[in-house]
Amino acid sequence: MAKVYPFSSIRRELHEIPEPGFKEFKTQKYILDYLNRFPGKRLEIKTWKTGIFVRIPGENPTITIGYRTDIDGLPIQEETGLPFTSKHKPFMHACGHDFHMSIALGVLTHFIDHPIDDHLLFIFQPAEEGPGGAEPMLKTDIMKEWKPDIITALHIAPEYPVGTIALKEGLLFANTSELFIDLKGKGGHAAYPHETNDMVVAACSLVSQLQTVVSRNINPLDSGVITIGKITGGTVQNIIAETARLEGTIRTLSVSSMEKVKQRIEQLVEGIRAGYQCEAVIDYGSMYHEVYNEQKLTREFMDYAAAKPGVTVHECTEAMTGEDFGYMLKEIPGFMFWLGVNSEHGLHHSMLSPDEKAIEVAISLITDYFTFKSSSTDLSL
Ligand SMILES: CC(=O)N[C@@H](CCC[C@H](N)C(=O)O)C(=O)O
Repeated sequence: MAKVYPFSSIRRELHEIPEPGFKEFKTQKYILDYLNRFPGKRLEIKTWKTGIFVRIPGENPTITIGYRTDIDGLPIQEETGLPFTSKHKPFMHACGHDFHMSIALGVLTHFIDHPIDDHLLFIFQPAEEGPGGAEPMLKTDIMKEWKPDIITALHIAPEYPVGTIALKEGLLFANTSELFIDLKGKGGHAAYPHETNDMVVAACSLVSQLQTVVSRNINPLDSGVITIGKITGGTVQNIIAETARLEGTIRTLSVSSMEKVKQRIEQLVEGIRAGYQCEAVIDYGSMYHEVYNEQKLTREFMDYAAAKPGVTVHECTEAMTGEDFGYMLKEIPGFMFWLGVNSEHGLHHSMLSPDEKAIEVAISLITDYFTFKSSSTDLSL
C-alpha cells in the first residue's frame, strides 16, 4: 500500500462518503467537525445550505484572497476495489472532489498557524455536478460581505503526471447546458405496432439526428458537444413504449454557438413531434457559464508555479468540461488550473484512482502562492 500523506487520510475519509448535490450533509458535518478541531483560532465560519464559508482574517489586510472547492459526488457505482471505497453506493467521488476538499483543508490548516496580511476566504461549494451551487452562493449576503478580490480553484487531471499543472489564459472550460427531452406517445401490444407510435423508436431516431447538430450545424473550426448519457423508456420487452426520456448535456465554446445548438435541437424535436405524432418536451436543466481565466493573474501564477521546484507548468488548450466556478470567475478575477494526478482511468469513470502524492504538491503550491500574493506589493490586476 502506498504511503499515506497527512491530508490523504482526510481524502480517504471523504472518499467514503460521496453525496449528491445539495445533499452533502455528512460531508458538511465532516468539514465542520474538522474546523472545530481549532478552537480559539481566528476562524470565522458560516454555512449556506450544505456549503460552508470559512474566513481567516488577515493581520494587515488590503484584499481578500478566495479559494473554492466543490464538495459533491456523482451517481456512479465505484469499481476501484480500494480499501476506502464509497460507503454511499451508488455514489462515488469520481470527479476528484475528495481531492479538492482535502487540498482546501490543507491550505486552510496551513494558514491557521501562518496568518498572512490579507483575508482568506475558503468556499466549500455544493452541487458542482448539478444543479450548480456557485451561482446561488455568489448571491448570498455572506458572499456580499466577504467577497474575495481574487479567486482560485483547481480540478484534478488524470491525464497529467503528479507535479504537472495545466492551464491557460482566457477560456479554459466550455459553456454547458443540461438537456432533458421527454417523449410521450401511444403504447400498446408488441404485436400491434400499427396501433401505437413507439417512443423507443422515436427516441432512437432523435438520438441519431442529434448527432448531426455538431457535425452539420457548427462551424468545423468552432467546437461543440452533444452527449446523451442516459435513455429510459418503456416497461417490458413485449409492450411498445408509451414514453421515453433522453438525458444529456450540451457543450460549446461560445454563448452564440450554444444558442444555435439549442435552436437546432428544437427544430429536430419539432420534426419528431410531427413525424411520430407525439408530445415532446425539452428542459435545459442547469447551465454553466464558461471558465475564463483572467489574463494577468493567470500569467503571474504560471510564472510563479514554473519557478517552483517539483512543478511543471503545461500550457494547455481549452476543454469541453464544464464548471460552475465559471460564475465566480465572471464576477471575481482569478483562474482555475488542472492538477496532474496520473490516473489510468479518467474523470467520471468508476475506476478513477488519482495519485495522492498530488495532494501535497497542490497544498504546497497554493499556500506558497497565496503567501507570495499577499506580500506582493503589486496587487493590481
Ligand atoms: C469538471 C466536470 O466534469 N464538470 C461537469 C459539470 C457538469 C454540469 C452539468 N451537470 C452538465 O452536465 O451540463 C462536467 O460534466 O463537465
